[in-house]
Amino acid sequence: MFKVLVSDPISEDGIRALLDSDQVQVDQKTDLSPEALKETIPEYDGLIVRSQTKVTKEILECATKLKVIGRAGVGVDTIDLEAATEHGVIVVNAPNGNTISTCEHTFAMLMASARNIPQAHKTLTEGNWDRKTYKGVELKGKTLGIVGMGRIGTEVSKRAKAFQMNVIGYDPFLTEERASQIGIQKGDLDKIYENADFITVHTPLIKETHHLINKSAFQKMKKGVRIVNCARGGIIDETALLEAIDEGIVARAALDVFEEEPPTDNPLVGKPEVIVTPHLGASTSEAQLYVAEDVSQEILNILSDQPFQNAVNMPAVNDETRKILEPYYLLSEKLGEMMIQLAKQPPRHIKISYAGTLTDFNTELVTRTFVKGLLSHYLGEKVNIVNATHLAKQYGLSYSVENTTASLGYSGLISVTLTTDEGEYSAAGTLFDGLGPRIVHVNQYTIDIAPTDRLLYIQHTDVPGIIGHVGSLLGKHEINIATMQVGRKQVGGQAIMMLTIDKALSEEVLGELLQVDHIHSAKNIDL
Ligand SMILES: NC(=O)c1ccc[n+]([C@@H]2O[C@H](COP(=O)([O-])OP(=O)(O)OC[C@H]3O[C@@H](n4cnc5c(N)ncnc54)[C@H](O)[C@@H]3O)[C@@H](O)[C@H]2O)c1
Ligand SMILES: O=C(O)CC[C@@H](O)C(=O)O
Repeated sequence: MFKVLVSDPISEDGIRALLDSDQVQVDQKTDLSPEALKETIPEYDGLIVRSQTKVTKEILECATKLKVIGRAGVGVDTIDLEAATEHGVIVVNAPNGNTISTCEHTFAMLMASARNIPQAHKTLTEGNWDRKTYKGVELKGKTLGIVGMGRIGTEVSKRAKAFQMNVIGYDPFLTEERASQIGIQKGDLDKIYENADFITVHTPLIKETHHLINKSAFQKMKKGVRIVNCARGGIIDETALLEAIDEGIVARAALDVFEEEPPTDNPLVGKPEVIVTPHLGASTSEAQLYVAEDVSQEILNILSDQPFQNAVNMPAVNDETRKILEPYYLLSEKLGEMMIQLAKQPPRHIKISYAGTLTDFNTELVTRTFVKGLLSHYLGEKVNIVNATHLAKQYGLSYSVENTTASLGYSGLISVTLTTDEGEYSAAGTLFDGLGPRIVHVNQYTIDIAPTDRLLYIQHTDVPGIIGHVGSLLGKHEINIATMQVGRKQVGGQAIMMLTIDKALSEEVLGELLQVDHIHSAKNIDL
């Protein structure tokens, strides 16, 4: 039975799939302090949060069983992603469920700022009938600048079109073609600042977007511009915004999000030109139902080892690709385990080449599985496909991946080279129809062996009688040989022998093997 903790208020209907599952016990504890969360988190396999719970490094360090964090929303800036990845915890979000609600909230803020609705409401409820102060502006014919043309930005642009606004969108991924499909102009920040009567931001808060709208940006804007932020506090520099209002550059600002939430002593809150809401963009019954449904389903999928879509620290693989690649996961993991045991020095670099049909797919999970196999031989269970490449980096182990045409006649081939300080080790594997994974090259010798539990790897000189010596020595020690493969590059030259055996050789038996003339090395390989 898996245990899932819901630590923020989440729609109960939305988590119905989890509540009804007989594989999962759900605990809803929405008032835990960080200390209490640290104490309770070790019990849980899954955690569902909105933006209230801060999933910090310290909490993740205590989360010894945790496999997945579900963010019922888009922004994952409240989760220490690096620490989650390091601890092998998959983080999934619900990127689509609150798009429309946030877009509609943005539009409500835009219209409220055009017509001074909250200010007018306030004065009237205070007993004043003031029609002069609150004269507004029309949206029709005005220019709206949208910074960030992702899901929400795009929906906002559609609604702005319906209001007959001119829209200029800026996004590093916005092409001319897409802009013209949506019916907007593609611009850059300067074009927006120069032309926009309204500006709305819809980017994530990342290093590049922190204080994107700053003092110098405000200096370039049209006097009387109205600005909306329903994305993240910190995209707009609040100090610069305050100055820009005081200087008469910004006529109105509408903010749903703040650099510090809840805002304390924030001079923007209460300023007559500023409309504020307490991070309500996604707060509708519909959005909360959708995001809770989406993360619940993802958590169920992850806990039951089914495909999932919205991991932010893992690549998504569709069902069809997964079916094709799944057998290669086993092969690549075994290749990784084998190669780390073949290497005599610590690896510095891994080069993975994919050939044949594998080049048609996103093989990132195959790569991660290889790295997992390689690291887990020494690091054990703490390595998984979420943290494998991250851990590799921590150990100074770099990797590169390429697609090649050198499939050597196999339908799909994975070739790997490990570079160490004293030389390279290579191996390649493929899938044989009906036979499953096969290792077909080791250190440039051609062989054909299934990567089963226990292998014996011998390097020797190609002379008559070696196979017999090995066979009788293992027989003497009652070690059964299931299969044996010999690979050589030329007659009488260096050769390798790979055996599938039923039990590992003891140090003594390995020592005896090394006494045999022309045998240079012998090694148990545990897979
Ligand atoms: N107020 C709320 O309650 C609420 C609700 C949902 C989402 N959000 C926030 O809204 C924002 C947008 O969400 P979304 O679902 O549209 O995300 P999205 O990922 O679909 O879109 C974000 C877009 O920003 C673009 N971008 C990144 N850096 C940029 C830059 N420097 N300049 C211009 N564009 C840049 C990206 O290319 C992307 O297209 C996020 O910050 C999200 O957390 C807030
Ligand atoms: O949980 C919320 O209400 C906020 C969600 C929103 O900020 C998001 O990024 O999805």
